[in-house]
Amino acid sequence: MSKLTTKEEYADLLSRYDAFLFDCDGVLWSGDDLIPGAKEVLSKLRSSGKQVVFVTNNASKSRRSYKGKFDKMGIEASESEIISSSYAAAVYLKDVLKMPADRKVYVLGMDGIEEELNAVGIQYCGGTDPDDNRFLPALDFSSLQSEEAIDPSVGAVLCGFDMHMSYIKLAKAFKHITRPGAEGPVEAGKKGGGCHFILTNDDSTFPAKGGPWPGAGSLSAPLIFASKRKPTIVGKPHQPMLDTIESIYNLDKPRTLFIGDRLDTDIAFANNGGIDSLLVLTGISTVEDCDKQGIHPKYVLDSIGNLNV
Ligand SMILES: O=C(O)[C@H](O)[C@H](O)COP(=O)(O)O
Ligand SMILES: [Mg+2]
Repeated sequence: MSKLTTKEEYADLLSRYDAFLFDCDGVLWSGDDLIPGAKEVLSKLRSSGKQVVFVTNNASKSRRSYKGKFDKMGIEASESEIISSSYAAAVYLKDVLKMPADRKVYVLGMDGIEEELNAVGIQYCGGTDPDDNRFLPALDFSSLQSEEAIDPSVGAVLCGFDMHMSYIKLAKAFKHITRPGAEGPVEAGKKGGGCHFILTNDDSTFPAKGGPWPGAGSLSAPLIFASKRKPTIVGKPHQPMLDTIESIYNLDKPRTLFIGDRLDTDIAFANNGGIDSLLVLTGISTVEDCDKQGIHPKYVLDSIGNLNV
């Protein structure tokens, strides 16, 4: 692990790689505050003919709405260069799990997940539905007894970052993934039985202004604790996210660099995937965390803004 500190080291790094995979939160921005120099480095990479891909565990937005954020930040990005965990989860349900067209996904999350499920033609319920985001009278479970409330056509629960977590959503998701036969196959033309349990990502905290804040992993924890089920996790550092990227981009791994702010997602993802990694110190992890967590990047840098050489 080497800390990069000189202009020569920065220039050498940029010449070593042809593809730069960027994490977003904590690397390009913190919430809606751009990291100083990030925009300039990205345009410099592009003008030098480098490939740029954005890989974010943030499931709060779809790729389309992420493109809107990039545009607002003045950063060039095409929708196809943005691989969000909401997109990767929708692709996983569609192409890997082959979700039957007549089965629904129950969503613990926001419109980013809903938009990506829509984009691949998968039906969903829950999520931002006002009926699932209301207060329940204390210990009154009467509205959760019907098939309208706990829809047996649900064949998967998908949990991601959700700033409107509610007991109703937790209770409905819990019922879906613990019903009789829930760990069995999800079949077309049937109701009940198998129900997949998937997380977009399991980041414990979220790097934004005034942060850290509870992240997606802290929002799915109550469901895992209550159900005792082990979910499939799509986002970094887990394999489905790498599979999604590799299905789109033919990466020359020795010439690819992953840049992230979090050891247990970004750097672990790169290390698992056989890709060199660069930890920036503008987000969640610190240099001291590397030994504490036993996760070591190839390089450490204060900020991607340093690469403005
Ligand atoms: O809690 C979350 O969802 C994550 O902290 C957030 O999405 C991280 O996004 P990333 O750093 O992967 O862009
Ligand atoms: Mg990050």
